[in-house]
Amino acid sequence: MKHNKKQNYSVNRLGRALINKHKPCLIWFTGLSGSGKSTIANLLEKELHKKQIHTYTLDGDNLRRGLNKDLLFTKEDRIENLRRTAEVAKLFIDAGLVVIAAFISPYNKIREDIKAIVGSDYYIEVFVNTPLEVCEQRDIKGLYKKARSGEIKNFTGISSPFENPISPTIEIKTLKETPEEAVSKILTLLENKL
Ligand SMILES: Nc1ncnc2c1ncn2[C@@H]1O[C@H](COP(=O)(O)OS(=O)(=O)O)[C@@H](OP(=O)(O)O)[C@H]1O
Ligand SMILES: Nc1ncnc2c1ncn2[C@@H]1O[C@H](COP(=O)(O)OP(=O)(O)O)[C@@H](O)[C@H]1O
Repeated sequence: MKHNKKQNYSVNRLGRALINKHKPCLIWFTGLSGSGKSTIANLLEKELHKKQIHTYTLDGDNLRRGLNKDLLFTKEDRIENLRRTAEVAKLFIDAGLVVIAAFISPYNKIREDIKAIVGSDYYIEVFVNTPLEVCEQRDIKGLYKKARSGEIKNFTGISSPFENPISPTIEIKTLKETPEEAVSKILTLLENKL
């Protein structure tokens, strides 16, 4: 493969951060389906918006309707789904945004790769830790039922693995913390970062 030298442009991250009056970063939510990633991500974005912070949320379900619509749920496809998403997040970080991402992202290796793609200084990992039994009980989309009956294959937690993050920046236990408490914890961390 031919690698061209990277083309440099004069306007950079720092210049954009000065205009935006805040730094960019990626807040990456990982957890089982139904664990609470989108609920907390949505509330976090609303709070950041109130503070005039420029945000954009990338959501697994949504990206799989467009950019990643060719991908399924094999290990290989999940890795490609997340690699592409991390590259998009990197571009949005370059553009100066606080990027919020909500993806199951079940493997430690791929989470390490995401961190390497965007740069460890910009990466905040939030593990939404909800026991499988609780996610299955919630079953807000009816997917666990279909996974149990075999109608859906490779379903995370049932027929496909989820590796608990080894050292997340923040862990949210949704059985003990409300979405509001989770967001407050994340905002406290961001105070020194943005
Ligand atoms: N087999 C299987 N396993 C897991 N999830 C499935 C599957 N099939 C469909 N869905 C729906 O897809 C959403 C997860 O997509 P992600 O892109 O976040 O997954 S991954 O990070 O690539 O593992 C997930 O959304 P969330 O419930 O919001 O997590 C499901 O709605
Ligand atoms: N403490 C909590 N934090 C987040 N979600 C919670 C909590 N307690 C209950 N829930 C509920 O759990 C469900 C989580 O769904 P969702 O946010 O779509 O999960 P995911 O995006 O991880 O698939 C929602 O119906 C939400 O109201």
